[in-house]
Amino acid sequence: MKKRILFIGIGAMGGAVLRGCLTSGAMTDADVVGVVNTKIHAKALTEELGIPVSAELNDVDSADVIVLGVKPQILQSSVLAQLSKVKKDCLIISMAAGIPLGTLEGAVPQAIWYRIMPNMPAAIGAGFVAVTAGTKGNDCLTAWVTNLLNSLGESAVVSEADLERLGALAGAGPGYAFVIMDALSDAGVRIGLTRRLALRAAIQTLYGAGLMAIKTEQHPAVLRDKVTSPGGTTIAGIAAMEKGGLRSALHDGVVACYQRAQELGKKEN
Ligand SMILES: NC(=O)C1=CN([C@@H]2O[C@H](COP(=O)(O)OP(=O)(O)OC[C@H]3O[C@@H](n4cnc5c(N)ncnc54)[C@H](OP(=O)(O)O)[C@@H]3O)[C@@H](O)[C@H]2O)C=CC1
Ligand SMILES: O=C(O)[C@@H]1CCC=N1
Repeated sequence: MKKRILFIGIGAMGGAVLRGCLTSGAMTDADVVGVVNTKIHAKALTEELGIPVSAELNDVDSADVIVLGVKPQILQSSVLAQLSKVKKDCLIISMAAGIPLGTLEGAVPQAIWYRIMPNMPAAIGAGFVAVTAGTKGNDCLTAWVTNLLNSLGESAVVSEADLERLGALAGAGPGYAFVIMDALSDAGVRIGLTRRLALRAAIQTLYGAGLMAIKTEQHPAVLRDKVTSPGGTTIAGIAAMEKGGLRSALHDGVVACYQRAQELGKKEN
């Protein structure tokens, strides 16, 4: 019999995960259905994805697998309570930042819980997805979950503590990268480039640097050395950025993000 897979929350991240899974063919042997908050989005998703999407959460008891793509606050305040009727050993995969397996397993103990921490480039198959199993997870299910996620980019099976850490580095990381991209393009405009040219150059430069780090497998410090001529221009630029606290700002940002996820897991806020 076909597995019934229910996606609850199909926004920016849940939508990226669902689209990746649908286009990769990883769910061809399943009946996939979705639930979102608004009727208008449900209708648009039904038309776009060709699967039934509604704005009413019914029939959770018939799902074999549930993927949770709602915000942590919504998960805690309403969705978890509605999952009390899921069948025994239903596989539930949560992508919510900060909500620990202990809370999830406590709320719906009959389910088998997994947490994943994807990031936005999963939408184009270039994501980084951390996966961690709950107490009832097993190697077979972990392999099934990672296979499902393979179309989204690179995946890593990690401890729950590392999944939290990776949320602050890779989950939120595209946000940091987009700010850096935008700031570099602003700087280009400041020294006289057109916005269009500055933005194109900033985007392609960050893309090229990332691809180079992947393809050469060299440490970023080694690659940076190749750009910085002695007494040259790049080292003058890097020195000014370091004086402005570039590295310590990135450190503080990742730590603040990590701490915020821990706060979200403690209480409804
Ligand atoms: N965005 C990111 O880069 C990342 C996000 N995450 C995690 O992914 C989760 C989703 O985040 P994100 O995609 O950004 O959020 P979005 O706001 O983009 O999407 C949330 C989705 O939840 C739906 N929703 C809201 N309330 C309910 C409800 N009561 N029942 C069913 N569906 C509901 C919304 O419906 P509607 O579309 O109708 O509004 C929407 O589809 C979060 O837990 C976040 O921590 C993890 C890693 C990265
Ligand atoms: O900002 C957030 O809370 C989510 C989790 C990781 C990335 N976005």
